[in-house]
Amino acid sequence: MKTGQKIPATIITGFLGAGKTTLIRNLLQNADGKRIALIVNEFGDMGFDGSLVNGCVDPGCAAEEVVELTNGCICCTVADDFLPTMEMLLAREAPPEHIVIETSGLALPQPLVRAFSWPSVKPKVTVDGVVTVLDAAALAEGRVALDEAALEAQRAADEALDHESPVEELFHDQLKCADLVVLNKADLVSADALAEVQARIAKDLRANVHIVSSEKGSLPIAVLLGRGAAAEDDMAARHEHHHHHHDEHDDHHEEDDDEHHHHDHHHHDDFESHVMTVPAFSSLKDAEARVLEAMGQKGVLRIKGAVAISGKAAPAMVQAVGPRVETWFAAGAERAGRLVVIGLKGLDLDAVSSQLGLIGEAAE
Ligand SMILES: Nc1nc2c(ncn2[C@@H]2O[C@H](COP(=O)(O)OP(=O)(O)OP(=O)(O)O)[C@@H](O)[C@H]2O)c(=O)[nH]1
Repeated sequence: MKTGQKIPATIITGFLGAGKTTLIRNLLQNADGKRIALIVNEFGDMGFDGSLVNGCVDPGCAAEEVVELTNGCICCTVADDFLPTMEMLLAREAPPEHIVIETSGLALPQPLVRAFSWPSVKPKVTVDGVVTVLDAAALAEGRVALDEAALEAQRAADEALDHESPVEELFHDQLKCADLVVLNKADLVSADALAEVQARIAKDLRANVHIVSSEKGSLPIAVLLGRGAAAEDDMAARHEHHHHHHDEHDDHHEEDDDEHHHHDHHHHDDFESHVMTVPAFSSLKDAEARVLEAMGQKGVLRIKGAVAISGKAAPAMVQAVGPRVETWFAAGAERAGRLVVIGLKGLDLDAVSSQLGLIGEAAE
């Protein structure tokens, strides 16, 4: 990364089935050699977008890296899922030139944009723009998504979401945060219907936010990327109805109904994360045992990354959350030997690194 230059990140939001994945697929195929990392925020077991994630063997696809966030609600898991993922991308020798993040069909963009103000991310990345993808056909019929029942099912399946907010409020929040609105599936509606929807949507947007229509999300990369919105510095204007309540963080905001104060909602300094270089482990079992021990240190919430196992060509991926440590070999994964440790501020990094560092001495 050039010094002083932030990596732009584009957030693609929109309800289930609006065409986000289709749009991203298009974008990646027309990326003109730009190194793009894709972060997908999906509901783990529903796996809507698995095909894309696994499908990037496509030689035309520019995705350098596809990372799936495992938890449905970015707002609730920012510290132990989103931030480490970002930090891992930023720690690469050749960091991506652009980061594209697809939110799941109900994850609102505001909490995600706010995450870019975290101290470890803010100096390095900026939100280039929030692109809200809409289903023109559904809107023309007076619905926010073509299959509202599926939308409700998705919502019911995610315990992290506030089930009380009407879906229209979520919709307005997606509009209010947009830097660009894509009215997709234009092929399915008449020109008149498209114009009517466009006029209706325009009323809910901030000033100077454009609406473009598309078929299959096919838009020039220059329209989608490079907007330079710096959305994270502009949260007050991106008002939100919808707001999650978290037991441990909400005490002083519980009764606060003023949307404009919500950007103070999380206590960002409560967490810290570190990228650590670790030597090779002697076996997967050994790696698991050591990581589990390190996880036992007070304040450690999460450890993830790729490590080397002596005698094995493929690096092993490590994912540890709470008492659960998973490891698996991943052929083709690069840069083995790095783990991201995330925890509460003040965690005993020395203790953690000595636990992890003891491992593969003999194997180096
Ligand atoms: N006719 C038509 N179909 C489209 C268009 N764009 C996407 N589709 C179809 O709409 C369906 C949903 O598209 P996706 O790209 O998967 O939508 P998504 O927003 O990523 O949905 P989730 O990932 O499930 O939240 C797919 O069957 C697409 O082929 C379009 O412009 N016109």
